[in-house]
Amino acid sequence: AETANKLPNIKILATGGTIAGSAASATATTGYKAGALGIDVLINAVPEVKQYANVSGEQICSIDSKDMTNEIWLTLAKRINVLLADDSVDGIVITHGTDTLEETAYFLNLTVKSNKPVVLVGSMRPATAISADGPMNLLNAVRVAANKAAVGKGVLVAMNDEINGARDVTKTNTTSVSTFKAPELGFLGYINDGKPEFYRESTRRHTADSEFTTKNLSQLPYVKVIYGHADDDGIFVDAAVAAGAKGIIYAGTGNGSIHKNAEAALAKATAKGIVVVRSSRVGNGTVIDAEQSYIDEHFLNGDSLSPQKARILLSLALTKTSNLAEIQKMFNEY
Ligand SMILES: NC(=O)C[C@H](N)C(=O)O
Repeated sequence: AETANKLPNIKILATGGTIAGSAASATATTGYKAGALGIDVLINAVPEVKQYANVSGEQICSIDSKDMTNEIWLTLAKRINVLLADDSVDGIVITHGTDTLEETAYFLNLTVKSNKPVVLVGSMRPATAISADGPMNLLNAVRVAANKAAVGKGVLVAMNDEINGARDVTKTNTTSVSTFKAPELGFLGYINDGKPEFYRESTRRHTADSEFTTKNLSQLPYVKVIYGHADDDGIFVDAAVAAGAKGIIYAGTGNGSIHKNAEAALAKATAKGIVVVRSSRVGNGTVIDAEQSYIDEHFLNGDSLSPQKARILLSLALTKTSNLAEIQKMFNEY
């Protein structure tokens, strides 16, 4: 972008979260209001960002990310695609609550049509806390978004001095500042004393190489996640079918293993044309073919995606096709 100072132009899109959270006291780290502070307050708290980029803010919403919706994702993806199609925008930073940050990151990883950096950032302590982690995280996210090395890496998460890829990152601790990790596949790089350094990248398809688009979408197909457990009676499967689900992710107990009661209910669902994907509640490893009955009942394998990310991929897959072989191929590629 042509600007007098030659710094990259970075847009900061704010959605709320603890990074914009305000508590009654400086020692409070819970019981605060997430998303209370506007984007200008956050940017003004870190004037150092101006050494790395020309930044401007835009408020998309002001929510606790536990309340994230498909509708906000569609708004966000469409806005990002408009912004990144403009030569005067070099990268995007999104401030976001941490509870669903990994889901928004993966949704955008599949729907942003650009190689330019898109970096999500949040915090675990509210902005009003002693040792708030938000300001340094925001500065580092701008440093990553402004860095050429972040181009083409897919949507990134920059928190706690580490850079993670959208597909594999997950929140691993309910309260610690060191919560975002990719436990087995690993993070992509460090932010070493303010300098982003990449060591790895994902081999899976994303952003400019993704076939999914939000262009003419006003809503996403209805897909539910059902969590497997001992003594499952399958009633949530029946409830999802009755509610009109087009797809079901079953978070199975091991290698996508399903309680026989839930399996019987899911077999009835696939017979009605509902797409069932076996995922796992284990948190690591891939889901691969196990029982012959799962193959016979036309259940698909969720690869190494967490149930909450499998929901996103299946929703987007269903915007393109209901062919089971094609959907399985998507789970193998994204
Ligand atoms: N640390 C956080 O941001 C948690 C908050 N509940 C949110 O996701 O918005």
